[in-house]
Amino acid sequence: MLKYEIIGGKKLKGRIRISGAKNAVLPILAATVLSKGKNIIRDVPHLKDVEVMIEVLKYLGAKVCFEGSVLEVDTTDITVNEVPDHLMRKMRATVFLMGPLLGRFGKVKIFQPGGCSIGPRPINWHIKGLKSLNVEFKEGYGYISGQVKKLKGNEIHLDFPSVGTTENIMMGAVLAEGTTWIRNAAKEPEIVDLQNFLNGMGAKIRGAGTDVIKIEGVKELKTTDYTVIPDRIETGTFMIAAAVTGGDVVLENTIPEHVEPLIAKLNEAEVKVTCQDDKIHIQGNGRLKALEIKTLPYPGYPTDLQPQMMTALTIAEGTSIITETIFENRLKHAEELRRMGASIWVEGHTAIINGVPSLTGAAVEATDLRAGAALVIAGLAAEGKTTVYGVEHIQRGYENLEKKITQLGGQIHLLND
Ligand SMILES: CC(=O)N[C@H]1[C@@H](OP(=O)(O)OP(=O)(O)OC[C@H]2O[C@@H](n3ccc(=O)[nH]c3=O)[C@H](O)[C@@H]2O)O[C@H](CO)[C@@H](O)[C@@H]1O
Ligand SMILES: C=C(OP(=O)(O)O)C(=O)O
Repeated sequence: MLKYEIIGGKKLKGRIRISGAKNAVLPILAATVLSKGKNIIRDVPHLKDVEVMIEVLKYLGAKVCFEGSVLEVDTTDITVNEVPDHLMRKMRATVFLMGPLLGRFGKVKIFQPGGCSIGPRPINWHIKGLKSLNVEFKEGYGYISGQVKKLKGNEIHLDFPSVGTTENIMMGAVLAEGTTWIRNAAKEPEIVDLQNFLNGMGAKIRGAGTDVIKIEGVKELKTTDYTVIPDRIETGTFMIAAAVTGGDVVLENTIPEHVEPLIAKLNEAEVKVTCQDDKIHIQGNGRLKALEIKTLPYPGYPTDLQPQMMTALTIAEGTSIITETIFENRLKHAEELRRMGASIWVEGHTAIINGVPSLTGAAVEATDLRAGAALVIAGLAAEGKTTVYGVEHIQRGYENLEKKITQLGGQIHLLND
């Protein structure tokens, strides 16, 4: 079992480069299935989730070559339109294969996707959206299969601006007959990235980044060469780590606009954040001030930066309130932070955090990816030694986390028990 051992108390200082975005590259890799030929994707992070997506693409028949951060996906010989249970279970993002496989074959068979334990996460809206494009679905013995003679464009109004649903419908609609409108669409930057990638393949999509997306179906897609956006959640994680350790850190390869909701909160907590071009400079300045935070769809405060911010608020001055509105069960890290001396009271979807002067090192367990990041930050800020178990979760979404922290002067070691 992998674990991190962290000796806290060091101020993070220096510069690091932020990697490509996990949540952008996963749907983009799934979307390569829509073309026949060799796609080149650049700035792809080495992550467990990317490995799983590569495994799925190979299973379908694609040839994949991953060198440095350049991933070549040759989709010419894809013949399989089914993702088996053992692969589906490995992560939530396997659900992104639905739209592309329907687009390519008019047929798909999948099982329930896996993912972090942050709530039930059904896929009913994905299915409802694809049904609107003329797909007929059948369920049995754990599988879901979809079939369509010809995908047809439609007007779709989402019940909620779900990120994955918006992306699956976009990927299902690009090769449909006629025009599809997605209203109440998710507006996350990763949706814009998917639009840009698909348009690079010859799709006709407009409006991503707003709540109305228009997709004019085209007959076929060609291959493309594309660089994914920087990871805004990795960016935010390091911003918070720098702030709570009283550090002085410059993050390179960022898009500051994508982390504006976090910058606003850090400014409110009296942390100095300066942005120039693709760089963000964070200067910690003693204890943060208490905050009220509610997670919301973009451009609201992101749920994927909620656990990390909870860590910061455990040692802020005053009482903070965090309300999680996106996932049913994403406050589990509170229990682990309490083991380190935090004072947190959880009631339903709300956590009330009474800031304490400092945390103390302890053995804690990451229950999911971002909870893991929150515990690593806690370890960096705490007095003494912290052991974080469940590193496998963290490796789903952070490339070279321990190397980047070490580069900033933090003391962290990855050990195998
Ligand atoms: C790979 C990826 O991009 N993951 C991100 C994506 O996840 P994901 O695409 O799964 O997130 P959604 O926006 O779809 O989910 C939001 C909420 O809708 C619910 N829901 C979703 C679909 C559905 O069919 N039925 C349903 O009830 C979910 O259970 C959740 O409570 O957006 C989330 C919200 O910003 C992020 O936390 C994830 O990091
Ligand atoms: C919840 C997350 O990812 P996924 O949707 O892939 O589980 C995340 O990135 O924090």
